[in-house]
Amino acid sequence: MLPTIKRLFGYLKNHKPTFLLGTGLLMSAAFLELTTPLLAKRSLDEVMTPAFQTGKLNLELLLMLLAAYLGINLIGSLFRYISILNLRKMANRIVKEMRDDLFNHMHQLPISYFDQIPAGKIVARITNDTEVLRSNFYVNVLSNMLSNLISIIGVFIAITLLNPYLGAALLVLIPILLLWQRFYTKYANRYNLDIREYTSQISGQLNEFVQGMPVIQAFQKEGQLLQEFKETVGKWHAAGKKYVFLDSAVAWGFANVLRNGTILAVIIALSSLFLDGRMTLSAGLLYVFIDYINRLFDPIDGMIQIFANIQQSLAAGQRIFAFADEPIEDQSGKELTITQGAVAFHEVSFGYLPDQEVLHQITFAAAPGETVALVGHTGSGKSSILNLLFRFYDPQAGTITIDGQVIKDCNRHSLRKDMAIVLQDPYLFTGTIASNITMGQADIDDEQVIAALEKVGAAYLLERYPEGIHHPVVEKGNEFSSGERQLISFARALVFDPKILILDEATSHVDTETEAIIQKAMEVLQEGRTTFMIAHRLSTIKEAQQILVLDKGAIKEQGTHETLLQKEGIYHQMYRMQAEQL
Ligand SMILES: Nc1ncnc2c1ncn2[C@@H]1O[C@H](COP(=O)(O)OP(=O)(O)OP(=O)(O)O)[C@@H](O)[C@H]1O
Repeated sequence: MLPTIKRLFGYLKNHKPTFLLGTGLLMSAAFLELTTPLLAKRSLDEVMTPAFQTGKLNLELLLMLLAAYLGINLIGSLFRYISILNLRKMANRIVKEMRDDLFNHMHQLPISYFDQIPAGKIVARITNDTEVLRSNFYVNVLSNMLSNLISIIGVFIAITLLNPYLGAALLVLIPILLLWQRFYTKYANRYNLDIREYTSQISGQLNEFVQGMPVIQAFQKEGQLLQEFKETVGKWHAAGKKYVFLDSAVAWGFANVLRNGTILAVIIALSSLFLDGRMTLSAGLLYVFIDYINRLFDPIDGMIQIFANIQQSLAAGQRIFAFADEPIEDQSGKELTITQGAVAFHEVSFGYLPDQEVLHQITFAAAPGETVALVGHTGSGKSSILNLLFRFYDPQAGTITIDGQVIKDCNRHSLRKDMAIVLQDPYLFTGTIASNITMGQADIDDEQVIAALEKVGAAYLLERYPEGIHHPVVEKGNEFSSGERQLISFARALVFDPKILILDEATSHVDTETEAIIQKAMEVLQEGRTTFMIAHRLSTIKEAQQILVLDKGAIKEQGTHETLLQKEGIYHQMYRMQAEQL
């Protein structure tokens, strides 16, 4: 808990002047406003009461007191305005910094992290949890806590100065308030945690539904998923209802009962002391006590809410910092320089989980410029081999070398710098066709982009749009067919001119005409680079210099298309089956 608070305060470091100005002004406003009941008391006792008794109104004093009253309230309001404005601006800036930090951290995390955490939960941390901190901690807690404390302590001091017995009697409120606060915080915290958890689940489910909408609709699962979604929203609603009930009952209902009860008790106590002749009581004094007690309860209410806000902020802060503390991908190691693109796997064994090996003793070598095709049934380990080559994961045994350098000893940035990947269903980012090809790299100009598109046979795409390569891409590039997305990814790979290229099932989803274009584009792409290709259509890898046939994580056959056919083994069988299907 303490480290979280420390880290939350740590974000104030860059905003010290704003924070000090904001809180200083708020405290000054709270202090100034405490003097106004005394002005009201003077006007009642020194102007109104004598006026009733003598019929003479001391207009000068009344106007002076009124002016002071108005002036103090105006200055107080101005202080509050400037302070809140500054603190809110500061809160926005802090949350922006926090989101930048989290985003920056997120893209340095190892791929394995994203295997375990649903995307929606990560989104919830960067958006919802930081928003909780903004509104609850950096606005409510920081701005109100100090001014409320000043108000509470100030009122206690003022009442004690006016009447020490009353001041002492009011101390009874402290244990009641502490109990009240504990009760409220305990339940509010529980409901709040539920609310946050269900919010995170809702965002996770929504994310999945949006991503999987075509499958959901194709399988007509809308009803079932709607039911699941309704259940989660129902739980969120139930927790919210409990919280609202508790909040109104405890924070408002109980506060008012306690406030009115205290005022009544004070009036009774003062009246009996007055009637017994043990104290003098003026209208002004009675007013000032009632006013102060009223003023005591507003910040007390505020403090109780603040404790709940602190709990929520701590919960959000813990989640955010747990994410921020996730170890990032290690970038240490020597610089790897790929000059030729010779790749070798030597007795590599690997499992995503240490006790579940998915690759067993993989050994092969790819000469520079060679095309190596990986084939095998689904789950046989093709993608896993490429995941190791990219160092998304490290093998538990064996070594992988590129141009004779063991990649485990080299830093990942330098390794990936000269490698490119084209996925089966390429992901296009919101932006333009050009930005998807350059990936924001400023030194790649429009001419290079157009030349790359022409080389991969995708120049026809540009004729379709008046803006050419600056045609906007929205929503993962859904406007483009999967073949077109692949061509754009090919152009992306081409402008980066990698030494090693990975093509993941590049031709499994497209029509024959597009397949021909893609086949041609792949030939262009493969020129002069070592290429690893996963292809389900065996017809597309006939030209590969080497084919690795994988089965249950092991290389069962290895050779060229012709030698493997002659062998009449697994490859031959797969090839025959595919030929029969055509
Ligand atoms: N992130 C992961 N975490 C745990 N296990 C995984 C992960 N990715 C893959 N696996 C497992 O590793 C094995 C090999 O999977 P891999 O994706 O390499 O196969 P593949 O040959 O590429 O299959 P496909 O042709 O279907 O893409 C499978 O049993 C799979 O369930």
